[in-house]
Amino acid sequence: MAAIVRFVNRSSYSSAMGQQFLTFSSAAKVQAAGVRANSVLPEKVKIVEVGPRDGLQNEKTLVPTETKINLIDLLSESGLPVIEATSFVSPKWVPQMADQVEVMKGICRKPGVSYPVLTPNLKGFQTALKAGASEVAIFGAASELFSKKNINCSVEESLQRFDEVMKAAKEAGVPVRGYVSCVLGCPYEGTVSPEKVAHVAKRLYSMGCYEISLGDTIGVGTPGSMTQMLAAVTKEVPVSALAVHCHDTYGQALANIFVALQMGISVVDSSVAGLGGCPYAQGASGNVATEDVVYMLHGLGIQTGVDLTKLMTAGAFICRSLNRKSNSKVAQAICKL
Ligand SMILES: CC(C)(COP(=O)([O-])OP(=O)([O-])OC[C@H]1O[C@@H](n2cnc3c(N)ncnc32)[C@H](O)[C@@H]1OP(=O)([O-])[O-])[C@@H](O)C(=O)NCCC(=O)NCCSC(=O)C[C@@](C)(O)CC(=O)[O-]
Repeated sequence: MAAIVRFVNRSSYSSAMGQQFLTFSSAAKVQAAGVRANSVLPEKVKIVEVGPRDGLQNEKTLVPTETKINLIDLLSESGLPVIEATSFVSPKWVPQMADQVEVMKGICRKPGVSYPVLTPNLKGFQTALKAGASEVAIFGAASELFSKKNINCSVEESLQRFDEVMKAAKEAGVPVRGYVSCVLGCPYEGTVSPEKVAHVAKRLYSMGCYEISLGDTIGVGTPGSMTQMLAAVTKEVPVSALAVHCHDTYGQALANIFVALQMGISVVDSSVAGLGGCPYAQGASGNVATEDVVYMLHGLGIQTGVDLTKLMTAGAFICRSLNRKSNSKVAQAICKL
């Protein structure tokens, strides 16, 4: 801690903000290199940026398509390997995502970066394919009531719908990611059993999803409940095929991600500037901020391939466009330096 304070003080003498940040970040890296060597933490983590989709879907005012495209293009420059671009859902249900085709057509796709989109059913999948999507995600839930509110069907019915998407995707050679929502609690049902999460995750994995993202949709989880839930899910799905998707409503997201890393997870979803929320989960705050996740991972000596300064440029852009302060503690702290 003393070393960190020393670096902060030293950085305040430097005039260029970028230079200050670099000094600070390499210090954190040096300090942390030994931490990973002594633990079971992964060497590399894949970050799945969900800001343009999960981050913006809940915005009350329609965000101009051009802003969404600019955001994705800026994120593409930061070294993120996956940027969830939009969702092919019904515009009656989520009006903010109604410009999905224009977004997919407008973005500059950087080689090596994947731009998955959400597809709740075959109709969404077919439109996504026509719009040039080369990866999609289906999204189920471990809670019956949330499933009904979010996609208007039971969990079992949703799995049948997803099966149709999986078949079409297989035919088209499109990889599919699977989400399970409400893995640590539901806004309508309360407690969700780890066994129910494990059951839905296993079904999605058996259908052919290459990765299952476990969503703490309302951010109620703690390191304790995350550990219990992952213990159940990893009995059914290989840990290498799991990701965590944490919202930060109760300020537990980084702690929850840390225990997930200790349990072998090496894929983390997050949203630039901590934007986000689910339109069918009242009160859920934003996703954990990508800047904060990257800072923590780099501090642990874990590689992400992400350039934090470029990521913060994208965060600053979207916060300016939405006329709001970043939810990222790291962005707030660095801007004050
Ligand atoms: C699934 C449906 C469509 C069922 O909704 P429904 O009303 O049961 O569907 P339907 O088949 O009866 O169709 C109703 C109308 O929607 C149209 N429609 C039907 N499908 C589509 C489509 N794909 N694209 C465009 N239009 C579509 C369809 O053509 C019809 O149009 P109409 O004849 O009335 O003019 C609806 O409930 C829906 O779109 N839900 C999406 C809700 C959503 O996007 N929620 C947020 C994403 S999930 C999330 O954020 C959680 C996550 C993933 O981040 C992880 C976590 O944090 O937990």
